[in-house]
Amino acid sequence: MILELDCGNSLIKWRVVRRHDLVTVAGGVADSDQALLTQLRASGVVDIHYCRMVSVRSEQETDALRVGLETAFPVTVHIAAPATELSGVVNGYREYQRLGMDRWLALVAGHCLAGRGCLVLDLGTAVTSDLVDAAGKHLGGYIAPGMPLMRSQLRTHTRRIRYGDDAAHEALQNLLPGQETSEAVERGCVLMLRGFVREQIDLANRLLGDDCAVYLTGGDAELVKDESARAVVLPDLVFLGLALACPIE
Ligand SMILES: Nc1ncnc2c1ncn2[C@@H]1O[C@H](COP(=O)(O)OP(=O)(O)O)[C@@H](O)[C@H]1O
Ligand SMILES: CC(C)(COP(=O)(O)O)[C@@H](O)C(=O)NCCC(=O)O
Ligand SMILES: [K+]
Repeated sequence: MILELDCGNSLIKWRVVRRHDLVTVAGGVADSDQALLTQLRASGVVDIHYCRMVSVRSEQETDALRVGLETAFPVTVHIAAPATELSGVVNGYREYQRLGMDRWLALVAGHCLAGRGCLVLDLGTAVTSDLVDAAGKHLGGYIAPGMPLMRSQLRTHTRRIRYGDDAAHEALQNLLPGQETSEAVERGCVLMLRGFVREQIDLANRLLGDDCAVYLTGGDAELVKDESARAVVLPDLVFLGLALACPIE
């Protein structure tokens, strides 16, 4: 079995895949290292032979998680490292090490899947957009606040925007003009995301041609998928890139 981990700024996504056919046998989403270890133990998965991880957290946090995993399971954790080139895709950052590793893995996987130009949008804590041309040249991308950041900024920097998680969830049944604070904020933020996605697709059409692939990933991808009939939601895109970056030796 292979244990794969994607540590974002909000959540740790994990899954266990079979070594011979990469079929997923267990998986989950954890909001802390401790919750992750508890979930892994509860999953009952044994015989983990290989572990690979991507993290956008600080070196200290990433290392603490690596140690936690290596203490709990008899494995070495392989951590995806920045690169100038991977699977025929060339990193477009002036300083390649500064490109977020989750972005890098998702855009490499996107290009491999598409076999042509592609736009990769990752909607998590931040929303990121990356453009790759047909030849595998990463043109660069954009970073904007995602739902969790927009929401918390509005809550922390105003006096009267206050509502709970249940109200937030209820508010997204539709996107009509909000008639209470939770609806107004939640729907407003989703419309911001959708506008961003539309802009990115327009830009990708101009820079990559309108036959380019459009891939959506990240926890909030479903909120924007109706923006384009061409957009494909691929929840596992970062994991696909992780397998390319850290193949089993
Ligand atoms: N099972 C889930 N548990 C918690 N949050 C989820 C889940 N599925 C989707 N989400 C949403 O995903 C977002 C976080 O996305 P994610 O891609 O995990 O972010 P990051 O990579 O920055 O940690 C949150 O806004 C949350 O609303
Ligand atoms: C942009 C990000 C914060 C996105 O993180 P996420 O929303 O997936 O948690 C992350 O990819 C990151 O820290 N990037 C480094 C800066 C950059 O890519 O330029
Ligand atoms: K993201």
